Amino acid sequence: MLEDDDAPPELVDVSTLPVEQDAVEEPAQSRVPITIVTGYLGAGKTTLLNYILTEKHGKKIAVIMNEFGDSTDIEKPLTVNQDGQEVTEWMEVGNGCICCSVKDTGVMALESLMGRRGTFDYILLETTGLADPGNIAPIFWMDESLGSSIYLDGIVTLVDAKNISKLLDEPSPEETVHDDHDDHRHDSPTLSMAHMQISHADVIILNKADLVSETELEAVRDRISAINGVARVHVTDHSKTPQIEGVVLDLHAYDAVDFDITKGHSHIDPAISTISITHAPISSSQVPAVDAWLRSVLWECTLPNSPQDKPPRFDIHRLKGLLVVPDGPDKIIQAVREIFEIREAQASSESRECKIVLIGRGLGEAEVWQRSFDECLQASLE
Ligand SMILES: Nc1nc2c(ncn2[C@@H]2O[C@H](COP(=O)(O)OP(=O)(O)OP(=O)(O)O)[C@@H](O)[C@H]2O)c(=O)[nH]1
Ligand SMILES: [Zn+2]
Repeated sequence: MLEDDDAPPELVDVSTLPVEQDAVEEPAQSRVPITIVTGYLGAGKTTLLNYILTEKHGKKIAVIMNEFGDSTDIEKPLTVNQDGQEVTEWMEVGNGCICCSVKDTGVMALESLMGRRGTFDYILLETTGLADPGNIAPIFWMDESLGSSIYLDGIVTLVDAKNISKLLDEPSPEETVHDDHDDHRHDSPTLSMAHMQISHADVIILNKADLVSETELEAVRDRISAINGVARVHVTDHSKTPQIEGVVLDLHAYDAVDFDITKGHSHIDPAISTISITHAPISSSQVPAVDAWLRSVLWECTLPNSPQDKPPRFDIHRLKGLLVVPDGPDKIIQAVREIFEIREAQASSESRECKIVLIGRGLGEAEVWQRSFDECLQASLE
């Protein structure tokens, strides 16, 4: 078939379609979205949550606060907001950081929350200022029962415009480029938590703009885009985003394919950067080659066909991709650390090329990545 954007969609005679069986699985639409709100201590997370809860948006939002406490078994407030009326209940999330607790008690807490479905249609989770969102995000893909009732809508990171530069400049205690791949990597702090929270963000709220000059604000903005070139950045005072839907809620960051990379500034932050690679549309028979390339890069931290003399030592925090596949459904790639998935795109993309964006540490030059990717796809044809 010729590739033609203007070709009319093929008409299907609905009378000949098989009648759909009663789905055993719950339909995707009935899953409840969760937005994770992260950001360093005092960046304005609670201020944002309060702002959202008092604004009109027609949603009933369950809020889970995971304030960092040092006493054992503190109870956590759960607030459901409906028509400006708040009902606060108490919910136990367990002690310690959310990344650990979500895996055990936190999963149970979310499950018990889901037992009261219908009382809310959105979940907002505020992590502690010290939590690494890279540990939280994949839970919603990995935990089957949770994943069938909740989907991750996006990660929103609050940044304190006044303090962020200092936080990013803090020397990392350890200088190895990539450490072991266990699920407690945050225990060996190779990077500042501020880097982690920015690199995993789908949206960055650059808050406390009132405390800095225009020039300082621009410098911070550049720095942030250098670390994460794909996240949308909104500048705010007291976390007051221009709107809520599409900015904080309903981001669809893990099922959408639109991403623009902020150009330039690629070497401002020495620790983490964003690079992107592109490729002409591929055939569906080449998708396994992409899968193999991703496994090598994300699981083995090995770039296929990289220069023998100086293979890059890297660590990828976040990766998104779109594969344009003319002879099959387009594919979306989503990865957080080593967890990744290649999924069918909901709709065929307007894009005419495949694109992969990587955010991580020690990535080096984009050309090396581009070459590696090209060579793997080329080899898959031979
Ligand atoms: N000047 C100024 N102060 C702000 C702004 N946003 C929040 N604050 C203040 O900063 C303090 C911390 O805000 P929170 O919303 O509690 O921050 P947080 O991220 O929830 O903090 P933790 O939960 O302790 O990590 C509060 O006193 C807020 O009133 C802002 O844009 N400008
Ligand atoms: Zn932990």
